[in-house]
Amino acid sequence: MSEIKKTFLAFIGGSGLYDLPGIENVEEQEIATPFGCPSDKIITGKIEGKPIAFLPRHGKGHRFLPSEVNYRANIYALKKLGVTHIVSVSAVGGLQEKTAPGTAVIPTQIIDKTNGTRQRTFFGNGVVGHVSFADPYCPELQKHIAKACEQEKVTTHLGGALVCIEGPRFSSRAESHSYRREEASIIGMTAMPEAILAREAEIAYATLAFVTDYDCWREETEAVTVEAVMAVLSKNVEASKRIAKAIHKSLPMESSNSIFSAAANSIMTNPSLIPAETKRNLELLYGKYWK
Ligand SMILES: CSC[C@H]1O[C@H](OP(=O)(O)O)[C@H](O)[C@@H]1O
Ligand SMILES: Nc1ncnc2[nH]cnc12
Repeated sequence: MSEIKKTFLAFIGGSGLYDLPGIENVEEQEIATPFGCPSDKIITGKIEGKPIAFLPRHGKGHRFLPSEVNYRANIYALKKLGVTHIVSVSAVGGLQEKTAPGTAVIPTQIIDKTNGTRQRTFFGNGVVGHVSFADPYCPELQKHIAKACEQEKVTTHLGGALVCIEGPRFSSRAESHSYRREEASIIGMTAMPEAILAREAEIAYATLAFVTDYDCWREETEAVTVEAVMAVLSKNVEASKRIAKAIHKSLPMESSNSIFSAAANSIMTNPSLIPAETKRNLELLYGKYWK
């Protein structure tokens, strides 16, 4: 049986989602991490007595490219605040007819096509660890997201794979068709390494993706542009704000979740051989495993 924790839900806002209205007792927290600075100050507060946090992934004013976001600092900072669950909100392209602009998708799988230059693990520097990632998202949290989408009457698809590209450019037509042959449902630029870092940090994580375009595979539709994305984005963002509140309301005050011990037994290095600085940097995440 996994540990019972007080639920603390955070939202990571994607393109267009730079704040969450309705939070009481708002504080702006500047959190230092061993991995550098998060994308912005983290907003914390309460809604109906339950804690909530919000971090805009690209920073306020959209300053960081998908490849420049400091995913490690973002996840570490949320962990430091005591966050137990993260809902990541993302603008994505639709790769199937049914994942049409304006619909929401709660993906259950990830295909990582990023080029390997993003900092994608908390391990390294003398500590070797491997966590399971067969199911990248928390099914429990996904149920709450699906329920909230239904409540807000947004057409939603639960399931399918999100292909994450490096960007910042959009895909070529050949690439877009190849992702369709791989049976991906949606395409974005930020799912990785955010999802794996959340798992390494033992935080339950799921994505609420909102489709803004059909990328460039669909003959009847113009290839995606920022202009086309922006035209759909504001409506999607309004819906995601309502859904965020409904998810927060639906989560119980306390949670137990196998993801809270996802890194147990994943560290292969003999604790006595882990360099002191690495141990210090990772104490928050893994100190409990090398006591
Ligand atoms: C102009 S859309 C491209 C941009 O939007 C998505 O970001 P996020 O996942 O943070 O909403 C996509 O991944 C790209 O970064
Ligand atoms: N077509 C697309 N490709 C990658 N990321 C996106 N975000 C929104 N639309 C996208």
